[in-house]
Amino acid sequence: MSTLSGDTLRLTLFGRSHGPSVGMTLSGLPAREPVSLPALQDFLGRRAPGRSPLSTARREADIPRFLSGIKDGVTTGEDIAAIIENTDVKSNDYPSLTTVPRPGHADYTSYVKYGRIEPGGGPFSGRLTAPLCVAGGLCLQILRRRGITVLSRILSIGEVDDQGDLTAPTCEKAFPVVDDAQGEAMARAILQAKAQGDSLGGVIQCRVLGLPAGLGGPLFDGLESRLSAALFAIPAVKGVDFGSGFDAARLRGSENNDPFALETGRVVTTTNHCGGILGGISTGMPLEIRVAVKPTPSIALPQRSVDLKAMTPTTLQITGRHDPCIVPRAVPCVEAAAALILCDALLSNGKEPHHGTD
Ligand SMILES: Cc1cc2nc3c(=O)[nH]c(=O)nc-3n(C[C@H](O)[C@H](O)[C@H](O)COP(=O)(O)O)c2cc1C
Ligand SMILES: C=C(O[C@@H]1CC(C(=O)O)=C[C@@H](OP(=O)(O)O)[C@H]1O)C(=O)O
Repeated sequence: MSTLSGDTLRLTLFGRSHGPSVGMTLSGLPAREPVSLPALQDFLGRRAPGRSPLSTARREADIPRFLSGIKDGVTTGEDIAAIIENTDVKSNDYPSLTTVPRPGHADYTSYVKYGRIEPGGGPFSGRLTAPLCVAGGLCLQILRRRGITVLSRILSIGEVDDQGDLTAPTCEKAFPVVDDAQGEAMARAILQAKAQGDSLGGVIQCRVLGLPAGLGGPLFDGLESRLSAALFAIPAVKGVDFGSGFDAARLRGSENNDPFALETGRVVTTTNHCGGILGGISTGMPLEIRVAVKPTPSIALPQRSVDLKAMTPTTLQITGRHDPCIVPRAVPCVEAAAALILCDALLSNGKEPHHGTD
């Protein structure tokens, strides 16, 4: 089990990839919030495995069964609990992996810490993002009703970049990019890497519109701190930045500072290098997040490893059903993680401990 505690919301994820189920409990959502289960199911379908040749062939329905917290289409104010069954498990795909860790996966650290390597990655699996998306999907609906929109797209895969600005949702597209021609080039690159027994990584852009100024707090309570913690919980995420992020390190203050201006009586900034966050608190400008996802560790090419029991070097040949690129299915996971933190910040606004001068 793994728990994320916000100021108002508390999310626990549980289960393992090759166990009977994965699931979540989410506490802190107010009562009487309408929930559209069809919209939630559409959202979960964007992450679900087995829907495209660009994904793992493991096919799961990913239909959550709610045990509590939602009744007659609204939240009850109680803890929300949901379970998703695992129905397409093939643990025989992992015969030699109980003592030989896959390079790049959590097998080695699982063995060091817990003394075992579980088939399918156990609790480390990307499968745990299914219940994350249940919680985040509910939060997205709450945010949307309050005028807050979370947009996202694949910014790059391997060496292929998307083109154009992210101004409209891409979630209706099978491949969530702005420029479909670039999307086709990305899909070709993924299939080529797969044919070579290899995998690709990439970058996801997430932009949040309509967020009021004043959410978050300093230091550990900052939106950057909280968002990063949730985003890094997505397996295979290796980088998160905000606004100009790492690129800001190459700019001068005069280039990186966002000048303030007035627009119909509202304070705005004329640029947004800070990504909509100053001092951990939202400025009211769009939130700009980029998330780097590493190439899938489980690849078909032979790799060097070590038999941890015999303590002998060995060569590993991984079989099984793996995503040749995690990025397309990680896009809704990024939206879910962001929505969870922003929903917590919104529901907690004004309720947090006072951070002013003593
Ligand atoms: C949606 C999703 C799908 C994933 N699919 C695979 C996969 O098919 N094969 C694999 O080896 N890793 C996959 N991963 C990544 C591993 O779970 C991850 O690399 C591993 O748990 C180690 O964690 P780390 O990369 O964060 O260190 C996936 C991750 C996500 C979020
Ligand atoms: C099942 C999902 O993705 C899995 C994530 C995963 C991993 O190592 O993270 C490895 C694969 O597991 P298996 O070998 O059991 O097919 C993916 O299919 C899912 O996302 O729902």
